[in-house]
Amino acid sequence: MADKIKDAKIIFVVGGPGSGKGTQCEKVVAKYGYTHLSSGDLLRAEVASGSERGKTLQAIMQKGELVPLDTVLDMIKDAMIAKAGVSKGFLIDGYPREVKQGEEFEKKIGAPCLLLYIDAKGETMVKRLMKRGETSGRADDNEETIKKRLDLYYKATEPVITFYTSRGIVRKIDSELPVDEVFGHVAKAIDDLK
Ligand SMILES: Nc1nc2c(ncn2[C@@H]2O[C@H](COP(=O)(O)OP(=O)(O)OP(=O)(O)O)[C@@H](O)[C@H]2O)c(=O)[nH]1
Ligand SMILES: O=c1ccn([C@@H]2O[C@H](COP(=O)(O)OP(=O)(O)O)[C@@H](O)[C@H]2O)c(=O)[nH]1
Ligand SMILES: [Mg+2]
Repeated sequence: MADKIKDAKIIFVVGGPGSGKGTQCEKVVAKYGYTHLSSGDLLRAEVASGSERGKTLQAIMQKGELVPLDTVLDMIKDAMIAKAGVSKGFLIDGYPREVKQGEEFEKKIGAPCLLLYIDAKGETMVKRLMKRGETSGRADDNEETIKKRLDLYYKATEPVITFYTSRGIVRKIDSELPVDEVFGHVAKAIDDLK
């Protein structure tokens, strides 16, 4: 499996809850045809399936806590295998959430060539998520859980950015700008890979 995806680019997309990761990934898919894998979406699909495992996951996500590392990694790995050989690039959205997750991913799958750090202010993220919560139907888009997700982001996920910065693959993207301007910077970072 590691063989088959060897030539595909792996891009981690990291940023706080509501920073705009999913929004930017959709635009990358449209322009570059990369495969978009959102760890949160994969988990929500498992919840929606109604499986026993999904019930356990739902309880964790509703509290804004982190699902065990192996569960998420297995899901990402399966989704990547399904596309191995046909995808020239993978956007791994919302992952890694903590340094250990990144290390395990590299052991089992491969190394990222780029980390897109989608950066918005805390108050901006809260505002966007409260707005999204009006229509998203996401059980975690409520004030209490948003606060927990944000706290956990600063505590567990920001160190991920420091870790990969020392490797020289981080591109920080200001996502306070309008969506299309943000995408201009995202596209530049991807074009610079070639
Ligand atoms: N003004 C503005 N709004 C944005 C931008 N990017 C995303 N949004 C809005 O912010 C909300 C959250 O965006 P998402 O792309 O879902 O954010 P995310 O980072 O994937 O969030 P999680 O799935 O919660 O991690 C959405 O309702 C978007 O419409 C942006 O660049 N500017
Ligand atoms: O690698 C992951 C990705 C997501 N989650 C869980 O899924 C939720 C939603 O994640 P998503 O990336 O969709 O949204 P965010 O929290 O970034 O707004 C998180 O709060 C976590 O409970 C997790 O545990 N591990
Ligand atoms: Mg998202």
